[in-house]
Amino acid sequence: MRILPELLPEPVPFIPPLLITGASGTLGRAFHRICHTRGIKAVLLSRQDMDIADLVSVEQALEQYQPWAVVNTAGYVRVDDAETDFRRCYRENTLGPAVLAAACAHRAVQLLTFSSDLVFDGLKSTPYLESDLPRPLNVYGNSKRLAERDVLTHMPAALVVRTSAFFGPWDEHNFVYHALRAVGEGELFEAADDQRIAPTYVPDLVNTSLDLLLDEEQGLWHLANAGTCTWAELARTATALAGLDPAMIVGRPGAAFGWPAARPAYSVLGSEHGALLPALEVSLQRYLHEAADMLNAPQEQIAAAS
Ligand SMILES: NC(=O)C1=CN([C@@H]2O[C@H](COP(=O)(O)OP(=O)(O)OC[C@H]3O[C@@H](n4cnc5c(N)ncnc54)[C@H](OP(=O)(O)O)[C@@H]3O)[C@@H](O)[C@H]2O)C=CC1
Ligand SMILES: Cc1cn([C@H]2C[C@H](O)[C@@H](COP(=O)(O)OP(=O)(O)O[C@H]3O[C@@H](C)C(=O)[C@@H](O)[C@H]3O)O2)c(=O)[nH]c1=O
Repeated sequence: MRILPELLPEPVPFIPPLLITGASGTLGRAFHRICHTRGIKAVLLSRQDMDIADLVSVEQALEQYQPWAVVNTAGYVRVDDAETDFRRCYRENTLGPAVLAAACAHRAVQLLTFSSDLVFDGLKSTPYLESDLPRPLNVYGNSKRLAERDVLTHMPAALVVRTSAFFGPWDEHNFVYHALRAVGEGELFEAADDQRIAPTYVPDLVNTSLDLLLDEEQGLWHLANAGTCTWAELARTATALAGLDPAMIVGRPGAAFGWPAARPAYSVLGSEHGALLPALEVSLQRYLHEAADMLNAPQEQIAAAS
């Protein structure tokens, strides 16, 4: 039998995806979710799918998926543990991004990777800008500073976003959630009142980072919500907006907590590129709306869902 050419199925064109690392993490999952909402084809990779610190593993994944860009959200975020578990911290935070940068540069694939406000020493009293000199106080901050240097050496066209103090509506791994949860259950919540930060709402960070990537922006960018507060003020504002009693937040000096890693007294991120994220209070309102179900759910239900 002869098949007429017009009856043959049209060949489906290959659309290169965005590769996102950090499948089990807060930021990786948020990127995947928002890419889906925005209609951006994306593949979310776990450590088993691609170990970012292993060049062979990275090369295999790039060959398999042929992405147009890699969004690296993988990393080691346990700031206190990093003081002793430093080999692992440098592997995930410094070696990994450097390996990705070398491989992406070789294949002309765009790269977006994340750094932190903790690269700074906190001696300033006005927002840190991209051109300010990093001088970290702890191992985690140093692993990020070295990553920035190595990534931009291997790949000057990489996009490196410094950000800080996440709060997001899709999991409980953040300070705002813990403060609201404790106060909601009638417990006092202690928070540092001598460390000033610029908190970052994860959906805002993801949307703006994606816009910068699509615009092929390069180099260092600071992204955090507009507005500053101490951790205690953040907890009080969130508590008050949620209709709870802010007097349940007890401010204490950071030193009183006995954390192994030193934190800067001031690590507010500002930007030479202008303020790209909304005001903190606006995003806190959106957080409360978006996370309402999770905040009201019993603890066991949240553990099962996350
Ligand atoms: N959380 C925050 O407040 C802030 C975070 N950042 C930065 O943002 C990024 C994302 O943070 P966040 O989402 O909170 O982190 P999470 O700890 O939630 O997620 C980290 C992810 O990285 C993965 N990972 C670690 N090492 C490797 C590796 N070698 N290969 C592949 N995957 C690996 C982990 O996988 P596994 O489960 O297998 O370990 C996990 O999925 C990090 O770079 C962090 O430093 C910056 C400022 C603030
Ligand atoms: C749990 C808890 C924390 N804190 C303080 C400790 C710390 O300074 C801050 C947040 O605690 P964490 O240990 O979650 O975060 P910490 O490790 O300090 O913060 C950071 O995470 C890394 C990954 C980053 O890159 C930074 O931008 C930053 O947000 O709040 C309190 O004051 N009270 C509390 O009950």
